[in-house]
Amino acid sequence: MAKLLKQPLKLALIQLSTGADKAANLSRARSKVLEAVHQHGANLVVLPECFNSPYGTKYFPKYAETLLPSPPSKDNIPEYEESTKNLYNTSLTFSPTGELLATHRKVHLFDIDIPGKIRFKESEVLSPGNKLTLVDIPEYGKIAIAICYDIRFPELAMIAARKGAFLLLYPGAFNLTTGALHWELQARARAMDNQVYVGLCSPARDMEAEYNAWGHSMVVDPNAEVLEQLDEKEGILVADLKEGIEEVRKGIPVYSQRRFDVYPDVSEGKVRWEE
Ligand SMILES: O=C(O)CCC(=O)C(=O)O
Repeated sequence: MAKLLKQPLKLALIQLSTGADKAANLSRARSKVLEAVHQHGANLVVLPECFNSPYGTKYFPKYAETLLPSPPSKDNIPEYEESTKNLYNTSLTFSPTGELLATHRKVHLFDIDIPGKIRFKESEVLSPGNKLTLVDIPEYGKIAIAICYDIRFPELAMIAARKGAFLLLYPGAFNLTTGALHWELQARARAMDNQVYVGLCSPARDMEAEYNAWGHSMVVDPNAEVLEQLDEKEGILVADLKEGIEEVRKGIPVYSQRRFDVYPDVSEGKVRWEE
């Protein structure tokens, strides 16, 4: 059987310090992407959720970008769609030559209310996406993209993995409450359930900001072990993704032990994909 990850891949997650100055955010992101590629030899580079903007519903309309006809910036941003006047939380995937390969709009909006700790309601300003996103990178294989709160819905991960993804990537911005509780747990759980690599890319923590991101960008391997992890400060995480998925699946063969005669396969039936 063909390997899911066709050759070793150097993955860089940029835990960016962001602030109120959009142009400064973009130029800092640019210099970190160049550093990841030229100094660390990264083949695939990820920026955090909404990296061009402070994280907060009141900021998204002002910082949003309109994508068509030509995308003005890279990776995960608030997006404004002119025809519908909708705003989305959107992650863009580009080839090294700048070709737009995929657009993932966050499917599950971050609406939570933990009394005394944190209330956040993305749906006050954002609209949800309505499809899953799998990107085929011919040299390496398939990767799945979803955004932050999307990680809490294991169906997305499971469907993508069953469709052949070797890596699940989540630009994200957990906070000090749910980050401490669930950030690593979610990453390791998605990796364990699906025996794939998982990457979570956060902004750096800024205690002066209204929203304090958890940081701790991490890459988890198909055995659900943390391969690399940053602390809360700005930094570039570089992880070498090698073969190993097939070996893990051979050792713990849940992939061939599923009982679809007892319960349905969530990857079958009605699943909406990137067109
Ligand atoms: O799921 C969480 O706890 C945090 C999610 C989040 O911060 C987001 O979706 O932006």
